[in-house]
Amino acid sequence: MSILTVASVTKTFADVRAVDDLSFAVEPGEIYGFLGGNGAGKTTTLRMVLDIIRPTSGAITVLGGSPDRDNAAGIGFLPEERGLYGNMSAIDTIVYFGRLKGMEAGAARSAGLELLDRFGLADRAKSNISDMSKGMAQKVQLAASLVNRPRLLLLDEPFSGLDPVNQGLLEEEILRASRDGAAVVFSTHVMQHAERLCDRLLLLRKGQKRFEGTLDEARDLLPSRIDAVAKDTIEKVPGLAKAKRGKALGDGWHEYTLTVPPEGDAGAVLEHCTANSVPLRQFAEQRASLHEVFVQLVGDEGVER
Ligand SMILES: Nc1ncnc2c1ncn2[C@@H]1O[C@H](COP(=O)(O)OP(=O)(O)OP(=O)(O)O)[C@@H](O)[C@H]1O
Repeated sequence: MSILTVASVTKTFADVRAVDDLSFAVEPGEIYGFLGGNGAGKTTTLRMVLDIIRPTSGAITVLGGSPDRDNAAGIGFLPEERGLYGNMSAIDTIVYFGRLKGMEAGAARSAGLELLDRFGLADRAKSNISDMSKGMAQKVQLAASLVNRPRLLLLDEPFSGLDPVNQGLLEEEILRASRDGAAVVFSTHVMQHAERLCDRLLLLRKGQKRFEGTLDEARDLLPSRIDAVAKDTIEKVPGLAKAKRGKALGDGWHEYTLTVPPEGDAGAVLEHCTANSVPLRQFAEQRASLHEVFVQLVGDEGVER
């Protein structure tokens, strides 16, 4: 059974269609990337899953039921707008969130201390949030979203504001939650995290789904490039959309940039060259990056590599 199902959901605010007939489902253990430029509808979708706002039409199923307080115990959420009570300590904050999710105080406290330890904040458990750096406070908030070992973990732009070391730590936590069987949905503008982590991706533009699938499927949407060193016989090899000759290297050898169309296969091009003794000194396939796919499908507004 899917942990989260969004079926033909639309949300309009006055004349803005923030989410437009969106459907997708997320399975246990899956890491699902929510990608889209500014205003694409990512936060609005997450808020509907959390029952903070209601869809204008369509249906959402969370942990087998409709989104409401009853399934709060199974959900962890890291909002985009981070906010904690400054005069509460780190551990009290985490216990507070655990209690909101229906945990016993003692269980929340020991889970919270374990998380703080894992996040390198064991000695700051009693520090007030207001005395912590922004990154530290963000880790406390992450701990608060994980304290109840959620079956559905929703993270809205979780990497923003974290330094590279803590971004690595967050990646580990996402992988750990998925290994434990949780479905993890996170939104991001940063393609590298999505490339490294996601089992599947959803690309949104103006509230509409532009693509859903694996990273490989996303890359297959664009032509791939082959950097080769070959003689001019390469130009006649079948399966190439283009063969652009570059620098001459002597004795008839040239650098080439070869383009294989999206439906093509660089492996088949190489096999043809080998079977037909087409002279080749170098053959390196460069597949389209997720960044290139993203720019092609949704434009380059608000996207980072
Ligand atoms: N409460 C609201 N009232 C009116 N319009 C809203 C409201 N919430 C969101 N919108 C509009 O809905 C659209 C989608 O916004 P949303 O915050 O979901 O995008 P997003 O993909 O999360 O963007 P970002 O990456 O910038 O956070 C935007 O045009 C936004 O202005």
